[in-house]
Amino acid sequence: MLKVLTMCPGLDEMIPGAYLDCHLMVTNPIDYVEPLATAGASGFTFHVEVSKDNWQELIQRIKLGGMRPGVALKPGTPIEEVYPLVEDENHVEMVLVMTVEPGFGGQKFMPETMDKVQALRKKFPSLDIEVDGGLGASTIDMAAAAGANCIVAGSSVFGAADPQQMISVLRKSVERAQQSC
Ligand SMILES: O=C(CO)[C@@H](O)[C@H](O)COP(=O)(O)O
Repeated sequence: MLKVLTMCPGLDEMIPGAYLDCHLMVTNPIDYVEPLATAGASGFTFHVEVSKDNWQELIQRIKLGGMRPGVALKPGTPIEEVYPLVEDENHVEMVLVMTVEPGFGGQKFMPETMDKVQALRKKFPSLDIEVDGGLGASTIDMAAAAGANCIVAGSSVFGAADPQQMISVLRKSVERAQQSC
């Protein structure tokens, strides 16, 4: 059980122009919509597994808070569970396919999650599809080829001798994959 919560009001002013992509691995995401809007979050991503009964209200509140709604799913959750949230009139704007079990950085990328990215890309050609967990030089091509276009990378960037160069490797892989479709 994780119990780590940090809110930093005014973060958007401290890093002007940065897109603050907030992924909430919490049981009651609705409780954090207002605090994150106040803190200056740009995107608010909640988990489908805990939002089966209130995702429509959540999306509405996130948008009213001036943030971009996204939905995340764990490795064991079927991709079909997010389809209604992408197809709804008031829909999410990003799907985050977790490529490790949510919890901690430094875990091993799960290649079997790529089937979900592929299915999503085939069904929604212009959707933002994010992947998170174990992304680095040896795994990025798999994710990019499957159709991911937003990459969350922790260890590979922060552990690199040259973080900027690692970001460039990740970015170029996604650009190459996009050009070849
Ligand atoms: O926090 C999580 C998963 O909950 C991590 O997936 C990080 O978001 C990325 O870390 P690396 O896997 O890149 O070290």
